[in-house]
Amino acid sequence: MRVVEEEQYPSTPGKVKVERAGAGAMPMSRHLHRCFASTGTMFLWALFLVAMTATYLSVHSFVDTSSRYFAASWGGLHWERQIRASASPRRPPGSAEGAGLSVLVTGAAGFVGTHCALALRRRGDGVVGIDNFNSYYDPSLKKARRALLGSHGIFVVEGDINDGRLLAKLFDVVPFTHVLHLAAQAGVRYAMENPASYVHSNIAGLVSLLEACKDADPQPAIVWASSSSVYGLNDRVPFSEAHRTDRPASLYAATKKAGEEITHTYNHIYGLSVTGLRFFTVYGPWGRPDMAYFSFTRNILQGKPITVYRGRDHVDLARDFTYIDDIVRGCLASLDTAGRSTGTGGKKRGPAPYRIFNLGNTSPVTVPTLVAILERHLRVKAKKNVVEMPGNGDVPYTHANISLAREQLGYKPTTSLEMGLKKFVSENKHEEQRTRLLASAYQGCKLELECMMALPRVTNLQRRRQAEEVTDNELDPVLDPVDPRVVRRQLHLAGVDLHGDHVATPAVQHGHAAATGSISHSHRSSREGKERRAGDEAARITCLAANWMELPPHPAKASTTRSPGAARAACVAATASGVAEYQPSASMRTPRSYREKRLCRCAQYLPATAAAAAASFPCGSDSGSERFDS
Ligand SMILES: O=C(O)[C@H]1O[C@H](OP(=O)(O)OP(=O)(O)OC[C@H]2O[C@@H](n3ccc(=O)[nH]c3=O)[C@H](O)[C@@H]2O)[C@H](O)[C@@H](O)[C@H]1O
Repeated sequence: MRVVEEEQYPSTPGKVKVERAGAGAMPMSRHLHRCFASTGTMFLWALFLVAMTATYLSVHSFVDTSSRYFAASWGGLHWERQIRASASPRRPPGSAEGAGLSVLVTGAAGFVGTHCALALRRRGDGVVGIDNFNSYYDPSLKKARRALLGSHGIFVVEGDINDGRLLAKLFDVVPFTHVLHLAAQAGVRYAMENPASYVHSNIAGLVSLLEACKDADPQPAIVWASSSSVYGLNDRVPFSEAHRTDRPASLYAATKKAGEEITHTYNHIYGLSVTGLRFFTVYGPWGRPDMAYFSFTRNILQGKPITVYRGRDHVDLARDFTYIDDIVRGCLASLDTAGRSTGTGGKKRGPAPYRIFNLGNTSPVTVPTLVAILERHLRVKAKKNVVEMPGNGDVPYTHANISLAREQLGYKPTTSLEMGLKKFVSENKHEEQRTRLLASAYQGCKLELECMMALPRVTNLQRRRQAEEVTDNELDPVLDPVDPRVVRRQLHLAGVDLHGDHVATPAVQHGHAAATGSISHSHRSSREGKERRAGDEAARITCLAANWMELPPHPAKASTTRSPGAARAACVAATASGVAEYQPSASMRTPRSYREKRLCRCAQYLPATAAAAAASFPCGSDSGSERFDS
């Protein structure tokens, strides 16, 4: 019996039992069969496979992470120059308002961030933005906002505040005087769907930013966005900063409240100057599509029903809706009065200010009244579904007491919901079209540029292939940083015609018209003022491509360059379209053709030229409005 067992199962798991010599010897295949059939061996094989898979995955993720690390879209001399140019205050020396601030605005492509960055720039402060362009809502809106900021000479870094290396680098390049921290995972109800994103942005991201600020030398003063939601279940009205905030009703509110405690810690230990602003339901042009006033407007215009929540006992919900311009004034006043951080290199040298303010409108309006105002301005009746407020983190009402902000910041809201929604509605009519135009212009611009970079190479390769000097392998995208086949496919998908050596999209033709001074082309081609302005904006951005595409093919023809107006247009447009993205590409670093060299030179001198050009560009970068006034 023992002999049979020994024959069937090897005594040491994983080892094939040594074949006994003699008559009973079996063929090798049978041994193998036995070996694999034994339970112990199977177990070991399974372990081996799991170990191999784990090794593969960890190596893969390492490669993935490190390739992301190496492919980081920031860094380099050109990038640093752009950051410095954008961060430099432009107030005339000796001006009454002082030397000007240098502000890092986090969440700069967000709603409040965009408005604040523009307002700072308009009064001559230096501004650098950072935004991760996440997809909580349509990122093309964020890209359109970035294009708008770019057209005002504001550079926005694409990056996450959780990236400590990036933040350290930014503080290394620029001694920011202030940080306006607006990057956050917003939205009260979404916290039930994606709680982790709130922890990632509002807690981990905040700590990462504070770490960078406390290490910076000099330390900046920090102004950041808390929220009215921290009042949670507080039922004393109006909400005052002295009221309880220890009963949040949503995870969003809890993370904002945690932010207040966390910033206090950094103020206490490291001497960081901190001002927390409790925003009350901010609304206005370029707003967030997830918010009620915005989604209601969209649905009403599209004839779709809207859901109106109602509180317990049929009581209407109410909010202290606050117009964006009022909030911007509150933010700027907070920056101006922030007081210095006292620490250096992570060491506190003395006490620093720690402040918290309500920024509200002081006149709550019910949600049904909000809908009625929208109906009036839109001249469309809403299809309303009134439902009981689900237990989703909403609070029944908010109402700000702003005495403290009035006293210390001179904060005084001036816009009623009626007035604010009127402005929003008139802007919004053209917003979607404008966003679409800007986004497509931006895309078009990128495509044009990529294509232009690729074309000489495509033509050359085509010529050589015809002469059978070259194989398909030479078109390998791994070898070619700007793979012509990819560009062509992209262009084809985007419906762009590729005529030999020349690309002609309607957008580029439009941009070309603007670049060569015949801006009236865009005026003629549109029906009414706002559309025209949106067209001009698109033209302004796409003329970069047009202008560059028209670069003389040979230095001998360099004398036939365009008018100074066209050059200015190209510079403004180039800044707007985030040319920095092209900087890290290998072909930009090692230019091969004359055109590529020209491109490099353009990119190199762009920030300074664009800054100068922005002031004089006729399409009005300094029109005093965040809208596209020409
Ligand atoms: O001040 C804040 O701290 C927050 O303000 C904002 O939150 P809220 O005040 O909840 O604004 P918002 O979503 O516009 O809902 C408004 C009203 O419409 C009701 N509402 C909403 C959606 C809907 O479909 N129906 C509805 O009745 C809803 O029940 C509510 O009564 C910011 O989003 C948030 O990021 C944070 O900054």
